[in-house]
Amino acid sequence: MGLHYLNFKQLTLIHLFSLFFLEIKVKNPWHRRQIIIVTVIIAVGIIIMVSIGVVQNKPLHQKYKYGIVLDAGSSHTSVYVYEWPAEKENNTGMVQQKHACNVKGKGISSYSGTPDKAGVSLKECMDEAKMTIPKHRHHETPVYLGATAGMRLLKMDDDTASEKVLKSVENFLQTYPFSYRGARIITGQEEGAFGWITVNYLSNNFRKASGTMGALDLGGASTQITFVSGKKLESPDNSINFRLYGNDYHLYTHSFLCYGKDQGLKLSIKQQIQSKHDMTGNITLEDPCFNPGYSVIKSLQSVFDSPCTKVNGPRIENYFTHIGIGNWHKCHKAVKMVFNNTYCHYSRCSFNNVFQPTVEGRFGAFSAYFFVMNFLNLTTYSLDEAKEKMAEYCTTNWDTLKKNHPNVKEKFLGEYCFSGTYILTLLEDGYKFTSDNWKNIDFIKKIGDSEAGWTLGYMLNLTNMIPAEAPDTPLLPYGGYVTLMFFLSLLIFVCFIIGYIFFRRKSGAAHKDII
Ligand SMILES: O=c1[nH]cnc2c1ncn2[C@@H]1O[C@H](COP(=O)(O)OP(=O)(O)O)[C@@H](O)[C@H]1O
Ligand SMILES: [Ca+2]
Repeated sequence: MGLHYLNFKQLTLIHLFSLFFLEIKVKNPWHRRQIIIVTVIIAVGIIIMVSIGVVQNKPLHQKYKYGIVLDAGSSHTSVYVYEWPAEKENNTGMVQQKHACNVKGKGISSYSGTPDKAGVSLKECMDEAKMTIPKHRHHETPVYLGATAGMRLLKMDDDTASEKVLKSVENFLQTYPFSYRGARIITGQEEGAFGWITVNYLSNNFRKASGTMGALDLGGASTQITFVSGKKLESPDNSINFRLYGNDYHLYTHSFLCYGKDQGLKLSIKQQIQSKHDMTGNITLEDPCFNPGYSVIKSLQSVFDSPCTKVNGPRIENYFTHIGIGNWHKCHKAVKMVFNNTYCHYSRCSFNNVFQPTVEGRFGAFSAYFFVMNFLNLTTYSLDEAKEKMAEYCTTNWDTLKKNHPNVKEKFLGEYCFSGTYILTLLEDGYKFTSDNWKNIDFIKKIGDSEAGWTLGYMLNLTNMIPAEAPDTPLLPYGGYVTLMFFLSLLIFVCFIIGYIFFRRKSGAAHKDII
């Protein structure tokens, strides 16, 4: 039908052109020159018309905007610089990480005794951010600092100290030419929800029919699980609703304070010490989660100094010898003890009487999940294979490990047997992942160039870059528009050529007839 119609239209055009040219030729002896002039004028007209159309609709020269978010974690602070094209800030997937910087030293909560030094510790990374962003954009670049579980714990322990630390970083950040937008402790809910927004924004899931993916974040002091659940949520604390790009999302989220991997280790050591020792006299802890040959003298205070492990009574001044015996099965048993599965007041729980529906769909597991699983080469294995590999890793001699990994920080290296076991136990015995749905977990660090974490989602939310309703988009993308214009003008031009050829033949015949 279409082809038939086009042919008919072409023929009609050709017929009209031929009549027009024929008339010129018959009536005017200067026909050849006139035909050429008319053709050239029409061709030039088309070119000018197309050029104006293209130039008029061309997107203006890309201008970029920037934003800075500081992730003040329990173990360290990272500074992220994000960048996005100015005219497209409400489109999904447009904001990208431009630069990241790890602040030297520990997290800001470690400055509780010397709060004045917390701010200036950020200097190197903030100077880098200043260099990364073009000067004329500085004044309009927002800066946010969000502190997570390390500061939540400090606040519980010493409210004044946490306020002083926040004031110190606030005063310091205000010395920069950016637009300072606050430094605060974010809630566990926010940490979980913004991590979920980040991974789904970066994966472009908000505009796809394929659905969203859940977010698993393992920090040092807390851990978060967030996913869309079709089930009725039995506890309001675990429910968050969003309307993004015209779709409603009902999220389940929970943040477990004290269940990040550093606090988890303290819980496990405390549990093991208390089950075998009365805390007086010399303590030797034979820990199955540390490699054979590992032997380090540690202060009891380093274990009991946190609100997660605090015990009533006199200050603990003793030391203990932490010895590794490298036995994965015993380690697994010991780690399970830190998750309380004995009672649940809801229809279903993860652990510690926290409501959680069955996990659904795919999950992105980032932060320490990735660091640990990547180091142990476990990111592509099944749950059972991962357990076997862990058993092998845990029995490896400490000296052999150090020799094989001379560039890995000893603290991390010594803890990987515990950390790997902790992750498998948290996912299986805590969140109730099974051998079947284990493959739905992707251990990820970045999506594209941007790191997975709560910071991007936090900024997108505070700068209103995720609209509730889908923004209107042009019918055709710019590239498609230019291509269409090009082919249409080519078609018109070809019609003229065909018309001309047709006319020449016809007029030749007419000329003969006249003779
Ligand atoms: O290279 C690594 N290997 C193992 N663990 C790492 C590595 N880099 C960072 N981590 C761990 O990742 C975790 C990051 O936690 P973060 O500082 O974000 O705490 P939070 O989110 O609980 O406040 C810490 O436990 C830190 O030790
Ligand atoms: Ca974190």
